[in-house]
Amino acid sequence: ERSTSSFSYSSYHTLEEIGQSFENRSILVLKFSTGGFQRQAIWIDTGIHSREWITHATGIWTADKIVSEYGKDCILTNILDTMDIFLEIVSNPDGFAFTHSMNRLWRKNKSSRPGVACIGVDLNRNWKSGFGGNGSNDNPCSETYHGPYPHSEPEVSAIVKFITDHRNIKALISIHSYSQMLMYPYGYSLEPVSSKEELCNLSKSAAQALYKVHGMQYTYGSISTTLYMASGVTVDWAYDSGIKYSFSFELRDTGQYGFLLPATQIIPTAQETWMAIRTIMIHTLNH
Ligand SMILES: NS(=O)(=O)N[C@@H](Cc1ccccc1)C(=O)O
Ligand SMILES: [Zn+2]
Repeated sequence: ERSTSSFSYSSYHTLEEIGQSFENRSILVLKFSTGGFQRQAIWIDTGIHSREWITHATGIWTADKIVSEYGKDCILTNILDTMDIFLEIVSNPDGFAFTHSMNRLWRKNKSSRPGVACIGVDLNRNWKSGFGGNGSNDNPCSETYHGPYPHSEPEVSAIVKFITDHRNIKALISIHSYSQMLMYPYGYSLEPVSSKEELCNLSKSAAQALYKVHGMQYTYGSISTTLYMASGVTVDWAYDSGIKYSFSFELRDTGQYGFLLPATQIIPTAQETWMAIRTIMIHTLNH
């Protein structure tokens, strides 16, 4: 059912087009800003893997939460009075359309190349850091196919261009499902990042804030030690590009429904995720 909750207009939010997908769908980003110019900002993306529908739904709920809490929640108000928030909800529009039309479990984008039998690149393996390493696959028919070269995919190069040109992104949160985890770099290496202590403590307090809402347990830690090796991932590129506060979520559940999470869990999932996102944002504001 559609929510008719009206956006409150206490903060400005605009829509920016940052490019087109392989099949020429617009790539859109919401900008939440109370003014200023090129303010330090937080980047959030959902839907990079098209079948992970809970992430798009969480993104939409989060957009409404940001505008309705401004002026009410003093922490969010402090954040938006100093920083901007960018939110890209449908980060893989071609794949998302395909999950509605043909294949509910499609993961990759829909790019195709002459002489290549299979379609799609895994948009969470196409980034420059660790590109082509363990935990990605050079077979175009693989679900973790990394693509022909780093940032070969328009959906990835659009984000790279936006973040690089902005020059003042301080945190990046890339949201996936499922497994109930909050992770930081690296995926491409077992080596700890330089800011390991800080990122570990921050992910711990974010997971605790999430737990307090509905009692959901999230594990936290670096990608490679908590989940598996994964090379060419969004947050590794962000961290190596200087965005210290780079995190990836794996939202509900732990496998009972998986990617087919019932819609009844959208709002509870979004509510708990918000408290973790808010924890990361206030830490970013204060450091
Ligand atoms: N969402 S998922 O089921 O595809 N799992 C993710 C796990 C993941 C998430 C963020 C960075 C590295 C790895 C994946 O890309 O394999
Ligand atoms: Zn994913």
